[in-house]
Amino acid sequence: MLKLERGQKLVVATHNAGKLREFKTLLEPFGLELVSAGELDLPEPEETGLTYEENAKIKALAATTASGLWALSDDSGLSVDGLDGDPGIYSARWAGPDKNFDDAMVKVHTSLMEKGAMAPGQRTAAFVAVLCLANPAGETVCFEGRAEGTLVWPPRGNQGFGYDPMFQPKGHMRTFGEMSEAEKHSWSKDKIGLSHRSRAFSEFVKDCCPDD
Ligand SMILES: O=P(O)(O)OP(=O)(O)OP(=O)(O)OC[C@H]1O[C@@H](n2cnc3c(O)ncnc32)[C@H](O)[C@@H]1O
Ligand SMILES: [Mg+2]
Repeated sequence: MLKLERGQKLVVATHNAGKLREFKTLLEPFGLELVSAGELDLPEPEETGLTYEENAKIKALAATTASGLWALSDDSGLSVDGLDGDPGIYSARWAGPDKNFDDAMVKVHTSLMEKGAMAPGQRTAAFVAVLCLANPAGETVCFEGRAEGTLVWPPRGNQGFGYDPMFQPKGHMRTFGEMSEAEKHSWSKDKIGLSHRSRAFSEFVKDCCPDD
């Protein structure tokens, strides 16, 4: 098992500002020195994998190879039941190369309408995140987290990032876009979190983070 040490320098292997912000919050209590792939100007690898885990490994290994530091990556996405699991691993590029997340959310909504999936029960979805920790020797370990929920339309809230404004987690009346980061994670060492990322993070912490 790969284990980080207190004070160790770790690359957060993402070029997504929203994820980076969340990782900084989640990792803060563990006394690690964090640097992002963007700050180190690391190249963004091509995500050629066919699963979240394959892509998470590609990103973590690319960052550790380019920097010589341990790296933590995240591959994630939104899997919509009424769209047979799409956009899934293609969530970042689903709407097209020059499109933003407003366009991507519209595409999810219109695709569901075309399929006639309008009732709340037909609009179930899950966010999935796979984290991968890699060391410079090329060893890797991955952790998966899922958050179940329903898609709402129109989108609500301007917090979070990506598809957050259209995702209402199960058992809640507000979307991730209407929640603060702390609520979206609802994470503590003794309690399972709410978001996919914080749920994967719990497993990562148990196995890989320094005890405090
Ligand atoms: O690969 P990196 O550099 O980490 O950044 P990315 O944005 O390309 O990330 P992914 O390849 O993992 O694609 C996942 C997409 O799913 C979206 N997504 C993932 N987690 C999310 C979350 O917590 N809230 C909203 N959208 C999320 C996100 O915006 C991404 O565009
Ligand atoms: Mg990506």
